[in-house]
Amino acid sequence: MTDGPPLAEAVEATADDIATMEIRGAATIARAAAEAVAEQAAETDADTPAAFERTMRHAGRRLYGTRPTAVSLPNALRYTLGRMAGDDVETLRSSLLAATTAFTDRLDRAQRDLGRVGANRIRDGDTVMTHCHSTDALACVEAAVGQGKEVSAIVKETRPRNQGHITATELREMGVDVTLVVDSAARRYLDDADHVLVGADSIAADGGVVNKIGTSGLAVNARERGVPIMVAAQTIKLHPDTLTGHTVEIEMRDESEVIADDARADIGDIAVENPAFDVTPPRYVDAIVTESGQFPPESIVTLMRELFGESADRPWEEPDGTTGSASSA
Ligand SMILES: O=P(O)(O)OC[C@H]1O[C@H](OP(=O)(O)O)[C@H](O)[C@@H]1O
Repeated sequence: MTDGPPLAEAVEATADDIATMEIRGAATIARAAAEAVAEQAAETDADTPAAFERTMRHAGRRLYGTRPTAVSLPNALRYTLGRMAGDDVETLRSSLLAATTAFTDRLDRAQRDLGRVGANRIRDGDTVMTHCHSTDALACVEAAVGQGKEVSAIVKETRPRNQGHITATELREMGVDVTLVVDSAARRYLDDADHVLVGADSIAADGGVVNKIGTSGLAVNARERGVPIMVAAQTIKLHPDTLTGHTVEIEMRDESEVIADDARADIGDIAVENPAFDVTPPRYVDAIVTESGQFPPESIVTLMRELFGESADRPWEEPDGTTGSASSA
């Protein structure tokens, strides 16, 4: 929980859904956060500009605190709350509503453009190996299929939450031939793959790719087998804090996602760890595909600087550094 004025039901519900992964996937999380910001802006009955801004920042902190790894969430808050401007409540409100609409339009456009860029890497008859479920990665396949190319997929199930099942379903809906494999079968099937195609939750300034746990092992194996690794990531996945040397926090999720409580009790006293993401070093990545073109990972820092400057603002924080609680307001 965060300190500050009461929040719209939509913000609380969206924050809970992101934390429990009812809403998941970096781009989908960003869209949901922007829509929640819009709901808060529409509903807040603050009667002074200062009270309105405080409520909006509080909503931003509530959303920001849900999951730590996907930078699309803070970047959505940067884009929307960063454009809150005006001297009265109605102007502040309309600035936010315009910003949230612009942001969600931009998300749609970015994914479509990225898909077209990524599709150029896929040839007729190619097979892609996927990990987890990424709407950015699937946009590339969808665009390739739309160009009349025949594409097949080897889909890793992606323990512990089996998000590969979502990927398999969506690829089938596109008419792609799908073979589902357990994660540990990936190396065996790499010989049948022309690309490893994954998404990203965050991209670091050095080109390191933060994505679902298991991506880095897959990338190392793919390099060893000579299969190129393509990362589909809209520019909202670029992590501006890494420009100043900060590392990306890796989310540790509940141990019960790995093993059910009763099965664990049967085994006895064991430790269980459940990191949700890992970092693939840039040397294992062949291309990062964005809506602005494809980049070798080492050059992504140039794009990051163009978009964010040398450091990133945090418009959900109180300008005076307080927590935003009533006593400190
Ligand atoms: O933005 P899009 O491409 O949809 O997804 C990007 C990434 O978000 C997901 O994380 P989670 O399932 O929320 O933990 C996966 O790691 C996926 O590769």
